[in-house]
Amino acid sequence: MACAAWLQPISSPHAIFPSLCRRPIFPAIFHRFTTFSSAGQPLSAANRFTPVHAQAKRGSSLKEDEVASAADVEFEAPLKIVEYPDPILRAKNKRIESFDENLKKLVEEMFDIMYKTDGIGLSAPQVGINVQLMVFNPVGERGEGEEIVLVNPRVSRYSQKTRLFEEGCLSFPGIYADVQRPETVKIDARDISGARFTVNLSGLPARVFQHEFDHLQGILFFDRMTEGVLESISEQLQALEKKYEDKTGLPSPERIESRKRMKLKAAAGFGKS
Ligand SMILES: CSCC[C@H](NC=O)C(=O)N[C@@H](C)C(=O)N[C@@H](CO)C(=O)O
Ligand SMILES: [Fe+2]
Repeated sequence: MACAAWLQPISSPHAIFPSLCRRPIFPAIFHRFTTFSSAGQPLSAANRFTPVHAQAKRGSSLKEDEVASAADVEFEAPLKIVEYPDPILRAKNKRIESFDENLKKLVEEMFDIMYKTDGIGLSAPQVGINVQLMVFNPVGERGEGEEIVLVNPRVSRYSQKTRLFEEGCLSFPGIYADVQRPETVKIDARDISGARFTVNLSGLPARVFQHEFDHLQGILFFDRMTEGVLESISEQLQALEKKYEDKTGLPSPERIESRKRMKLKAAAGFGKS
């Protein structure tokens, strides 16, 4: 078997390993775990750590995602990183059903730009392609660690135990701040060839996965920060909003300042009709 033990899918055809695990080196930071919490971990309205199956059980309207057309997956190399507050980062990401050469090329290009920009993970919307695709390598160096590709991922279980970790995001250059997330996740996804698999992640791989999975839901890391942490990066966020306005000539589609005011109003009991 060519793949490191920590990433061995729980249920998967043996044949998918080469495409799931592109560079088989055993990294000590990863380990496989076998016990999970069955509960989701809702931290606040914005912090939805609820597995898809649990949402369905509660009777929420769980719609099938729209399928991406060939045009939706078209790209031009070299890829560029889309920065906050570009609305592409909040747009809906379509499900991939074509596991073709174009997809493989897109994955190659995503790894390229991820390494060039000192990333450890990257989601397709961050390069302007609104589809459910992410790549990551928690080691962050070409030729080291594991290159992971996940298509149409779903989370079936989050651990109740959470951890605080200082995250950065390629779409927010130079901004780092603490984000609380579950320590472990169980994931169902497809590999680059379209084969389904299930995998458990913990530690840094679970962190990177959840960061990228959020991107696929249009959730950005600051959505999950506490008020205090958000305040500490608010000037940097406003600088990005101004950069966007200067570059595009358009008003920023979102503003951290008005969001803060809305939260203050809500806390004071206003803003309810
Ligand atoms: C901890 S999850 C971060 C994932 C993120 N992916 C996309 O936005 C990412 O790669 N962020 C980088 C800024 C990052 O974390 N880089 C590493 C390695 O340089 C770092 O420690 O800054
Ligand atoms: Fe990010």
